[in-house]
Amino acid sequence: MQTTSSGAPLVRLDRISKHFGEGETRVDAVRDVSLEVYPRQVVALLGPSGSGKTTLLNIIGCILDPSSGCMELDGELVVRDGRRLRGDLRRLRLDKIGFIFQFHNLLPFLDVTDNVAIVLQLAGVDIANARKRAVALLDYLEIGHRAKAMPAKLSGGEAQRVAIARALANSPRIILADEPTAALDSKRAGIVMDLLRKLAVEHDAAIIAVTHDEKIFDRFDHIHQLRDGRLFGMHDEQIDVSRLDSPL
Ligand SMILES: Nc1ncnc2c1ncn2[C@@H]1O[C@H](COP(=O)(O)OP(=O)(O)OP(=O)(O)O)[C@@H](O)[C@H]1O
Repeated sequence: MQTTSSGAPLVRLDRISKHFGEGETRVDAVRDVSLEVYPRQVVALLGPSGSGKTTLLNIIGCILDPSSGCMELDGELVVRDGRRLRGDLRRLRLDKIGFIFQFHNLLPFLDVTDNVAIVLQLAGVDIANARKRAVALLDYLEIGHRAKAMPAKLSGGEAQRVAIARALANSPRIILADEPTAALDSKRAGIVMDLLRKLAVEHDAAIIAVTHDEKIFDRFDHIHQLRDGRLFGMHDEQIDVSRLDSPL
């Protein structure tokens, strides 16, 4: 299912590169990547191991600084010519970006509600309101009945929905997902992708997912392939799974 994108890009990368080390040990992890992702788009980053997917996701997520290039997030120029323009990256992440990790990263000593509420508390919301919003989000994701459960008691699919609720707590419009369905069977992977699509449409958000999961390739508007740090895009009807590189 594809949905029409709209508005100005939420993510705009202009010739972004990232290298690690110098001289003989230098690794060019991301090379000259330009990319625009619009509200309501659900896009994938695909590529063999070591092709630069995680590095690129971490640059967009303001976890890593690029070595060169420009990056705009939600209309704000965040990096110009490889120089970060904002000192407070934590605030930027809280304001604009939600992360969904492969292994959920739920805090084992907090129940489901508090795993979601903690993100809001970090952003300065008092605990009562944070919990209220957490419960509303869990209901929205149809996991409200597990609000009091501890993470260890959740199934993989339930834990992933809680992770999605947490990523949405601060209403970000840019949602980054690292292998969001890798641990799920086809049915549950489909449910998670339906949820991500719903979020993109209802919140005017952009979703960027790193994935190797062939079961969900047909759920993306665009699949961007990375090879040796370079990006190659495939659009809508051009997506032909048989032509994609083996992920391994
Ligand atoms: N902190 C680092 N220091 C040095 N080299 C790094 C660092 N992080 C990544 N690299 C290198 O950059 C390249 C890209 O790595 P990256 O993790 O982005 O690839 P990937 O496509 O996400 O791989 P995988 O699918 O295995 O997770 C690799 O050659 C990797 O070894």
